[in-house]
Amino acid sequence: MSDPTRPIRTAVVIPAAGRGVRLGPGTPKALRTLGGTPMLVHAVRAMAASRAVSHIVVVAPSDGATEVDRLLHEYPLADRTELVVVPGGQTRQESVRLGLAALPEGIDVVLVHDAARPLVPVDTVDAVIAAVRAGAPAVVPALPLADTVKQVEPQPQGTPEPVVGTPERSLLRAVQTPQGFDLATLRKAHDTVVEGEGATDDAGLAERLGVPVVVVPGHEEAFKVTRPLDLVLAEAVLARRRATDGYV
Ligand SMILES: Nc1ccn([C@@H]2O[C@H](COP(=O)(O)OP(=O)(O)OP(=O)(O)O)[C@@H](O)[C@H]2O)c(=O)n1
Ligand SMILES: C[C@](O)(CO)[C@H](O)COP(=O)(O)O
Repeated sequence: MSDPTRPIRTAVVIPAAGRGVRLGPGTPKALRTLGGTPMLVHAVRAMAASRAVSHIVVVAPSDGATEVDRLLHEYPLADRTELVVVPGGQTRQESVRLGLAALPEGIDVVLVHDAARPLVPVDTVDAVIAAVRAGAPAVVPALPLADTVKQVEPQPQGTPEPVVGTPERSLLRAVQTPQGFDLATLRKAHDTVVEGEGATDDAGLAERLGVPVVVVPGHEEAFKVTRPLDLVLAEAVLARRRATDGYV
């Protein structure tokens, strides 16, 4: 029988094993610097800033886990947070699954957070954790869209794509990370849904099992560094924080 007096334990898996092809050639994306500090270090600090987080598993490029481990130990965290680094996989889904396998016993709530979203504010992290702790099995932070969205019929490159519809924008949300889950729910989703079924986020795997997913407000600064212009924005946000908030 579970002990209702045992504190809820929350861990984070940070997939950081991607190459960053859309950012262009160079160092793997998570290790590129923002304001002189690797993007991954910003992401780890963003998670460790939540007092609820006791464990962090970083999923590193499979050929670079030892170097990533060494690098992260150059940037110590508060004593309350344990950090481990494991090698990742060929896809984000595989990397997250490998991260989940490395969690210690006794974790109740897990967040999955892209290393590529290094500037998510701690209030967003805490809002996701609070919603899971309040009983939601799957929680995503998200924002309304600023652009109108068209559904198209894909064509070979160079051929204009016919529009087949315009979804009602007020019903759409752009989803961010960290996404939060009851650990048993996320493990089951990763064990059940096979790779290649089109889920581009962890909540998408849970949805395929019929698990209800709820949205909490995301944050503009939780954007994903995907293309070169995102790096320009990230540098600007970081510079503003350093000038006004004493952010390191
Ligand atoms: N095999 C992979 C692929 C992606 N990721 C991680 O998943 C997050 C979100 O992925 P994305 O931003 O798409 O990163 P990349 O896959 O690196 O980008 P690209 O598609 O441009 O190569 C990133 O933190 C990335 O490191 C991962 O851990 N393992
Ligand atoms: C998980 C995610 O960041 C939510 O928006 C996104 O789906 C990752 O997608 P990508 O194709 O790996 O960039």
